[in-house]
This record gives sequence, structure tokens and C-alpha cells, in this order.
Amino acid sequence: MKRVVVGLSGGVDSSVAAYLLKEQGYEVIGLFMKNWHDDTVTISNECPWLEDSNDALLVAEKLGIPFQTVDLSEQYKERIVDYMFNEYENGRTPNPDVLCNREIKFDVFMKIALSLGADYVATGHYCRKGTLEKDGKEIYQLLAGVDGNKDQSYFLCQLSQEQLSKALFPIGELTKPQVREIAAQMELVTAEKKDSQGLCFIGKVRLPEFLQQQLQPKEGLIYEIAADNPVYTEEKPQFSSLEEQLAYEAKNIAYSPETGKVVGKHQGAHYYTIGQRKGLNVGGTKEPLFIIATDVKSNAIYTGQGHNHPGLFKKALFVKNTEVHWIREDLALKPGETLDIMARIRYRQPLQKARLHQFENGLYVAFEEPQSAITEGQFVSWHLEDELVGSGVIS
Ligand SMILES: Nc1ncnc2c1ncn2[C@@H]1O[C@H](COP(=O)(O)OP(=O)(O)OP(=O)(O)O)[C@@H](O)[C@H]1O
Repeated sequence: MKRVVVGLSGGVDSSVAAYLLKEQGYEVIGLFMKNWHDDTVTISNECPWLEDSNDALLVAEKLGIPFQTVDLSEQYKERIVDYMFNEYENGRTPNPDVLCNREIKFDVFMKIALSLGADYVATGHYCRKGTLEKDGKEIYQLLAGVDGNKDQSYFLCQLSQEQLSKALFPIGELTKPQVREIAAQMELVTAEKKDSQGLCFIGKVRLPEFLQQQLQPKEGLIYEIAADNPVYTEEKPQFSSLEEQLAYEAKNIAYSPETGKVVGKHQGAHYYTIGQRKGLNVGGTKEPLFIIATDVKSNAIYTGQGHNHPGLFKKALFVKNTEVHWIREDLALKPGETLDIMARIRYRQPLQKARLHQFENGLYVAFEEPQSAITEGQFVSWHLEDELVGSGVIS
């Protein structure tokens, strides 16, 4: 009998995943991980992990499977929390959920599971695993969940073949309502529990509060850039190569205080991200202000009015070679090659038509339609039909 360790989060999805595996005849072990140091969460005077671990325990009892808790808060702090602070400090916007899957659930956690004699690690993610054979070799595929509303493959976009080979996603063929129905039929305590917003990080602690723990406030100015500013209408240079053109299209406009007018003050450019609308506390504009750029060096925030402001849009983005990741290693491009794909630059964004262009020093994603709020530090994933084949960090 194959042994599976299920990451039991105390939520409905992983509860049903555990139930389904048991039904399928696996020997199932439930494992809850504690990610948070108590002193990291007490900022909002909550202790969320205690309630969740208790629910996980109750589900394991109900299903009659062994259950354990592991404390991974040290590793989580080192690999996720510190990275978060560092990225924000440098003006980038990281995605802790993608990192948590690559570094914690399918690494540290997976190693513990394997040391318990497990053949597989299962989670309650809405995605599927496929296999195909190529040149006599077995290749693993990361496929979208059947429930288009809930597809969580984006969060797993950094997994390797090795990690996928040992992963199981038991609820990927189901929709959320079906999962809830199964939980209710089985009388699992998590059947009606609220969704955790799909964020292993921000769901527990509010981001601004969290960032203020380590990043000191530093007052700076908010500038507004008019939609008809000459930076948007300057004539395009003549390009001598496609690479030069893509570099131009992916480039951030270097705003300076002279380009705009002061409309307010902020408490630190490192707290903010491109595309953000809330938290600026600037009133009196005809349309709401959106952040179009932040500059942590000069501690300035640049904004524009309305979600159609030209400063929000770009047609291309760049990924450094060291940050290009192919789940389907067999499809990796060589310099000079291109591939037509569908891409997204954030969780739940509808897939966008784009072309990958691989060059010596990195990869460009060139979109058919200009994209709003392409944000440094976030992940872009690329897809062929319902398969997520690769991803990268936006530079
Ligand atoms: N603290 C944890 N301990 C063990 N596994 C976890 C934990 N948190 C998340 N996981 C695993 O990762 C999966 C995805 O986590 P996420 O936080 O996105 O929750 P979710 O989609 O709301 O799922 P759930 O309803 O199971 O909480 C979970 O289904 C679970 O298998």
C-alpha cells in the first residue's frame, strides 16, 4: 500500500483531499505545519494557527488517520519572511505563496514526509498532475484545476519535475461546491469553514502591519503624473533589432519629481506596489489615483488618475536567465527561439496571448495586448492550453 502524507491545513480543501486519498486506498497520514513564530503573529493579537491545527486534528480523528504537527517556523522565517522584507525594502513586490510552495510545502515539508516513509505528498490545491512519455522518459505536467474559478496552478508555478513527481492533488478534478458537499456528507468540521483567501501569508496577518514591524516609516512625497505627459508621447527610437525593441517595451519609465506635481505624502515607498489604489489617502482627484511607479532610493511614489492611465501599461516584460524556470524542461527555449503561449502575471488573471523570446541573457514575454501593472518581483507563468509549462520572476 502506498503511503501519502497530506498537508492538513485545517481548511476544507485539504480535509477532503485526505478523505479522497483514503477512499482510493492509500495509507494516509495528516501533517499540520506551524509556520508562524508566536511573536510574528501576535501583532494583531491573534493566534490563528492554534485553531487551524485543532480543526486539522479533528478531521484526522474523524477520518481515522494518524496526525502530527511540525514546527517549521524557523525555516519559514528564513526562507519566506526575511525574503519578503528584503524584497519590499528593495522596491519589489514578492509573492510569498509561490515561494511557500517551492521552499516549504514541497521542500522542507516534503523531506519530512519522505522521512516518514511516504511515497507522495498531497495538498488541497485546485490543480492536476499529468504524465507523458518522451524519449523513453516520464515527464510530469502541472495542469489547471477543473474548477476554472479556483485554479491554483499559478501558486505551484515554481515546482520542479522532482517535486511534481512526488506530489498528488486529489481535489483537482472537483469544483469547490463539490468539495464542500463531500465535506458536509462526511460531517467534517471544516465543511463550512471560510476560505483562507488562498494566501498562506497575508490571510493570517495584515500586510501593512506586518511590513511596519521591520521596515521603518520614512515620509516621502506622492506625485501625480498627467496622462498627457510628454513621457508617454515621445517618439519611439529606431530599433536595430527585435531584442532592442522588446527591451524598450519592457523598460520602466524613469519618472522624476519634475515630471509630476506633488499631491500628498506617504509613509515609505517600500510599503507600496504598482497598481495599488488603496492606502494613498489623497482626495480631491476626479478619478482615483493608482500607483504607476515607486522609487525606494529617492523615496517617491508616482501616481496617475484612473485605471486606464498610460503609465500603468506595458507590452512586454523581462525575466533574467537565472530566474527563468521551466516545469517542462523538455520545452526550454534556446537563444534565438520563440514560443507562442498564454501567460498571466498574477493569480486569477485571465490568460493573455503572448510570445516568448529567448535571448542570450534572458527571456522576454511580449503580450498581444498591453498589460496593466506589471510588477517587479511578481511571477509570470506561461501555459500551453491547460498546462502550466514555465514561470519566471519579473525583472
Ligand atoms: N499549515 C499547513 N499545514 C499543512 N498543510 C498546509 C498548511 N497550509 C496549507 N497547507 C496545504 O497547502 C494547500 C493550499 O493551501 P492554501 O493556504 O492555499 O489553502 P486553501 O486553498 O484554502 O486550502 P485549505 O482549504 O485546505 O486550507 C492546503 O490545501 C494544504 O494541503
